[in-house]
Amino acid sequence: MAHQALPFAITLDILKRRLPAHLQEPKIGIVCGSGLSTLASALRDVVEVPYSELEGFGTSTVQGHKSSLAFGLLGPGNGIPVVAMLGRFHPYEGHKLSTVVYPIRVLARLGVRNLIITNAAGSLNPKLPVGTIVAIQDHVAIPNMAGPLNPLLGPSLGPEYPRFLPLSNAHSIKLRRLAFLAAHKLGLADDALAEGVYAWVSGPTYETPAEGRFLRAAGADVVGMSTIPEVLAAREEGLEVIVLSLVTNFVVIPDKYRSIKEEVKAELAGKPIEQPPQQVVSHQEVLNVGKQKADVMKDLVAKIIEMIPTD
Ligand SMILES: O=P(O)(O)O[C@H]1O[C@H](CO)[C@@H](O)[C@H]1O
Ligand code: HPA
Repeated sequence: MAHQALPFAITLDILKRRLPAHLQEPKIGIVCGSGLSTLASALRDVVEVPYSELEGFGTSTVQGHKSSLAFGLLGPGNGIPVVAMLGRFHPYEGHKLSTVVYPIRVLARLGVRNLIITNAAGSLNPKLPVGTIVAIQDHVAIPNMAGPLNPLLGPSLGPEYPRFLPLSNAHSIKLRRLAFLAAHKLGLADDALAEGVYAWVSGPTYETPAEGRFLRAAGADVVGMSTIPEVLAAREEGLEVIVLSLVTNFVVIPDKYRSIKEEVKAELAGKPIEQPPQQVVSHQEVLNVGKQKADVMKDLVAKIIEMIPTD
């Protein structure tokens, strides 16, 4: 889909007809990661619009991702209008990058100015155990660096869009400050919300131990297969962005490789070495942790939203 062909007018018109007036101009957006669609249960007056009704949207095919936009209100009083993406698109599903980021561009056109992106991620850092939420301070986009997988490739959307987007300020300090203040207000333990660097890989394979070691050496703390295309499009649209990664598993990086050569030699010498079980990651494990921690993530996201100044 070339930029010029993006059907914004049609999508926005459908939404306008589907939504009551008080939900038509959300100022804050949420992207729900794997197993985290229940974040939308913090909203009231909810209207869900399935992606299948929305021109330009794909369908999320990944277990743990719904395929709809949820519009609703959050917080005291009249509430703040919010839109949540229940389900995202990953390039590994076969979606074009322009489709992956299309919902973000639609959110921007609805009036969203602050975007809270969540995801499930594997930990590369022993100090970030399963269950930790990580406020992402920076990222390494391996597919951008290694090949043409940047969603901003191609003709510019218009003269108001910068051709060369700076990313040294990609992850909003303002929103990260609010996240830590929100965690404090909620009484979360100090280690419940940490800081770290996200590595974006294309997936859908999980990392080999050597790849995990490589990413760790490159300065990454967590790794996942999403989010960064959304961050880039959101920044190009001028949004403030915070990424919250839920650590759902450790990337398997043994201190040293098991030597099969030594094991066979020991076996032949009549002194078999005990063979440790081989560890592997599974999406089910990822979803289970998402389910266990969904409430903490929901409370944190809701508190951050309540603290974002309304203008
Ligand atoms: O990043 P989200 O969409 O939360 O999902 C993460 O979980 C899936 C792998 O288990 C991958 O899609 C990875 O990116
Ligand atoms: N690697 C990549 N993506 C992920 C992982 C992982 O270990 N866990 C959840 N998403």
